[in-house]
Amino acid sequence: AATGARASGAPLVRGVARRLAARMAAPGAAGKTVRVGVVGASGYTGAELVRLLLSHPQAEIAFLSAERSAGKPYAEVYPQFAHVKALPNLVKLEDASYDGVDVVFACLPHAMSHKLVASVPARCKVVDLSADFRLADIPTYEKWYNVPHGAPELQPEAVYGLCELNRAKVATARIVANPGCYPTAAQLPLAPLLSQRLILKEGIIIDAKSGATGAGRAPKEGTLFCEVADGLAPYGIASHRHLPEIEQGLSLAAGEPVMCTFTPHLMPMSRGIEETIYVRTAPGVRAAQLKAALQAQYANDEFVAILDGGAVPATRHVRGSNLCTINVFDDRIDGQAIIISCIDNLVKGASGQAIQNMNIACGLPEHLGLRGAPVFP
Ligand SMILES: NC(=O)C1=CN([C@@H]2O[C@H](COP(=O)(O)OP(=O)(O)OC[C@H]3O[C@@H](n4cnc5c(N)ncnc54)[C@H](OP(=O)(O)O)[C@@H]3O)[C@@H](O)[C@H]2O)C=CC1
Ligand SMILES: CC(=O)N[C@@H](CCC(=O)OP(=O)(O)O)C(=O)O
Repeated sequence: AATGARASGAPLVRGVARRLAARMAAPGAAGKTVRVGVVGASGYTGAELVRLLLSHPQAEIAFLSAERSAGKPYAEVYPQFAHVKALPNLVKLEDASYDGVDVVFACLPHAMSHKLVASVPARCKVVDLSADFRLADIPTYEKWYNVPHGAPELQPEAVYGLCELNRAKVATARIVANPGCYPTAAQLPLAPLLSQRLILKEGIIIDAKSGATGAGRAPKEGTLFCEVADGLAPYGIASHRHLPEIEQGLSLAAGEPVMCTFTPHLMPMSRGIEETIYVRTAPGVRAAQLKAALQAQYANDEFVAILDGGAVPATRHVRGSNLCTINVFDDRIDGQAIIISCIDNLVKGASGQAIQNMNIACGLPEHLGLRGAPVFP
């Protein structure tokens, strides 16, 4: 049959066309391997990227960069990878080669990604895990981060990578601004409810708790054992830098400015974010209707789970996974509802969502490398 088909010429032409199309398609399409570089690989989000990429069937690590840890084998910095023989050693950023690299993950502290992204070859896609490209309005960024924006000319190109709600734009993006952890857990439930006018834009209160990995691996006083263990402390009260990011997303969804109250807390745990969100409902709307709207919104999204019945989202049930679990409850006070939203800050709140964004931007199935179940108990 093959010879007969060849004789007619058609399949041969189709084969050539397929090969040409594959060459022109996004990296990753048609089974091609995506080569990635991780800048800031010695930090917590970098290590989480490496962990997840190891089970990604179409990704290959091209380089891992670091600053203080440059020159070391990766398993010396992170012995949990001692069994993986093929990992490259950590190199200084200036010694990293972009040859053959399709995607760069930027895991640098805030205010350092602008310069990096501007220096990456234009043929590479970038997923930036810092906040440097998340705020579309440059004066807002400069006010909340208290630094000048280092690449204002690139800001209009950046797409906010909240995958489930911005998939179409991520698919064609070169620069993806990976959302913050608290804003991810807040926007996934709130944005659809605001855009459907099921909740009021006034009076939204987000009471959030995070594990200490949210603050990164670089040593600082606030994450010393004695500061975190055996207690719970609010911080950034009415002033946390995630407020403008949350309000940007909620305002876009509502079609009008939304302000909210957001209080993060540091919990004595390594990973996880739990948000208890108080909302005022539109007249006559009960929790069941909010829940039904979220179930419909995320019916085809495997990483957002609206829990059944009265199941309560908890950080221990998302630990190590790319899941966001949500449930909605009626308050005793009429016209109010309580939403609970949980993620792992290092996965859906950072590196998992970053890989999800890479998959979307490279035309790969969105779930690749991300189907690992949470680690519980
Ligand atoms: N941790 C979390 O849960 C989340 C973090 N983020 C954001 O992701 C980014 C990375 O966070 P995280 O991994 O936690 O941070 P870490 O502090 O754990 O890691 C920072 C990384 O940047 C490197 N680095 C620091 N300074 C320089 C420099 N001058 N030149 C080159 N490399 C440098 C560090 O290298 P070395 O240590 O070798 O000096 C390290 O690899 C941050 O912007 C953070 O806000 C986003 C969502 C969640
Ligand atoms: C516990 C803790 O310190 N958390 C960090 C947020 C981490 C995060 O996701 O935010 P970015 O990506 O914007 O850094 C904080 O409050 O600044």
